[in-house]
Amino acid sequence: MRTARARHYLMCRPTYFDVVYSINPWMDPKKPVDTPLAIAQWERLREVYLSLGHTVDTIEPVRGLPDMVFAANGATVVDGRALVARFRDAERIAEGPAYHDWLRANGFPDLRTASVVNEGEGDYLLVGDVLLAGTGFRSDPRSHDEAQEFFGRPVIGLTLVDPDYYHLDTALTVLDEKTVAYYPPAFSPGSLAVLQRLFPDAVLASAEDAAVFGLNATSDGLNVVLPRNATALAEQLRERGFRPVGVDLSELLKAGGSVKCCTLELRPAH
Ligand SMILES: CN(C)C(=N)NCCC[C@H](N)C(=O)O
Repeated sequence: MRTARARHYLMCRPTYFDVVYSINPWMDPKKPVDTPLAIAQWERLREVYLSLGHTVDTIEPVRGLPDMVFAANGATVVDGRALVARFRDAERIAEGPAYHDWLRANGFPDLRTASVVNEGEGDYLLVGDVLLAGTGFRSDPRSHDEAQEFFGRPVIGLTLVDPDYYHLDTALTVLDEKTVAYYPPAFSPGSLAVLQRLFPDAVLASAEDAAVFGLNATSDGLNVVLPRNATALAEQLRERGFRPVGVDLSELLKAGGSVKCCTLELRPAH
């Protein structure tokens, strides 16, 4: 029997969302972006969270930071402590201080900005007591040691090898304290062996579902909010007793992000 646990999320309205530079293979500044549609799709995601009983805080978007909607990248927050992001790309660097200030002003005084590139929950995913940590494209592998020292939790490094899946949360999603879903070809052979050893019962996503960012999902232990085009993945989840909730974030996918990217989990101190 699966049970849902209410979550506390931080989101950023895509008021200034656009694709005006390219820092991942999904971003093509020549393709038009419909910002009002992006806002409507994001509002729907927020409503879905509220209807599932989650708390959603919002951070004020900043003009000139079109990727700020991807709140998951702003920090990693575990046990009420926040390790704030240090972005790889100049275009996103100013987001770090914005998330830092919001967290400090909103009940997370125990915080630090990462000293090397660390793109927050884009590359750091908590499963049970352990943090899975991606590297290969964005977060520096040295950030894994820093996170382990800061959080006092085991950090397991995983290397990503396909530029389309440049953050860990594009290739792996946490479904509950012990269960993950992932796309095997996104990982180096050694990292794949680690995942197989740790999660022998994992849900394995198809290339088609990975390509619509099906793994860029959030779960409360029962309800899994994911891109609605990931239909086969949704079926696999249903068979395992989860409740998939499909949403359409097609405009945000033009920047290489979807459900999880828009959602930073704020985990309280216990
Ligand atoms: C997985 N998460 C949080 C993300 N994948 N975030 C989306 C970041 C998109 C942005 N254009 C970038 O390339 O940084």
